[in-house]
Amino acid sequence: MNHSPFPILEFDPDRRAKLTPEHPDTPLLPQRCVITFFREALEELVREQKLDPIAYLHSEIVDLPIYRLKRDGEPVCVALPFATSPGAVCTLEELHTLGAEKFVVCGGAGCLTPGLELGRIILPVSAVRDEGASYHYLEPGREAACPAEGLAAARRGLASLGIPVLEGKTWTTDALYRETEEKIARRAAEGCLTVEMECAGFFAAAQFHGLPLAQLLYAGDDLSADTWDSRGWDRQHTVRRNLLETALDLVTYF
Ligand SMILES: O=P(O)(O)O[C@H]1O[C@H](CO)[C@@H](O)[C@H]1O
Ligand SMILES: O=c1cc[nH]c(=O)[nH]1
Repeated sequence: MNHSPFPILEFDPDRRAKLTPEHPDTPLLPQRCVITFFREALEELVREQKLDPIAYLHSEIVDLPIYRLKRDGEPVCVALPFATSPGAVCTLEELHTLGAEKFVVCGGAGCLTPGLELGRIILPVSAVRDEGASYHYLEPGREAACPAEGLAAARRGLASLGIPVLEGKTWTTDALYRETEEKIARRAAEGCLTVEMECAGFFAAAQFHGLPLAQLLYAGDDLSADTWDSRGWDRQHTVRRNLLETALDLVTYF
């Protein structure tokens, strides 16, 4: 392991760790898994009796439900994640331990470039690692790429479903309230379309474990002008329900 004045840059390639998620005797979850940040859309599917609860992701403060459904005759599970990059990597590793092997994540993001219309779907091909968790899974570097197998499956599936997306780079930050003018300008200049808090963590942990994963984002609030415009981004129910349905369809191509 290297030594660095900055602890976050001391990457340890040892794949073993003292603490790992607990394995059930037999896999509990289907291999195909959707991770969604759209709680109200998931709750709507529960009210429509389309989902059966099968397990929970546990934490000290909250237990998050994992559901099962059939899509195109195939079993799929769908889960709410813990937020931010450390939450994302724990979510992925725990779902994987429970039996999930292939992942489509869907969430929302802030827009860094003008003209990205509310609800536009983005397929991130890489994420700028302005967070901490990814540094425990990959050598230090500026970006984490979407795992190649996941990106290929997502492109194939989206083309076949006829869903238009914008491919691009996203900025993953740990600090929601430190998205400053200069940082926004710098990230936009390096090609980031969006900002969110999990993508680099998901990409890094998926690469570490060799798991096919892709993420879909929708263009939400707007940070490209002088003042922040929320655009009511987290109340876009139709956009969010539709994107969840797209993710459920897409994972059948994985
Ligand atoms: O739509 P969701 O994906 O909630 O996520 C975005 O919103 C949260 C911040 O408000 C972060 O988790 C960020 O990634
Ligand atoms: O992380 C995020 C998510 C949405 N909007 C932002 O500005 N940041």
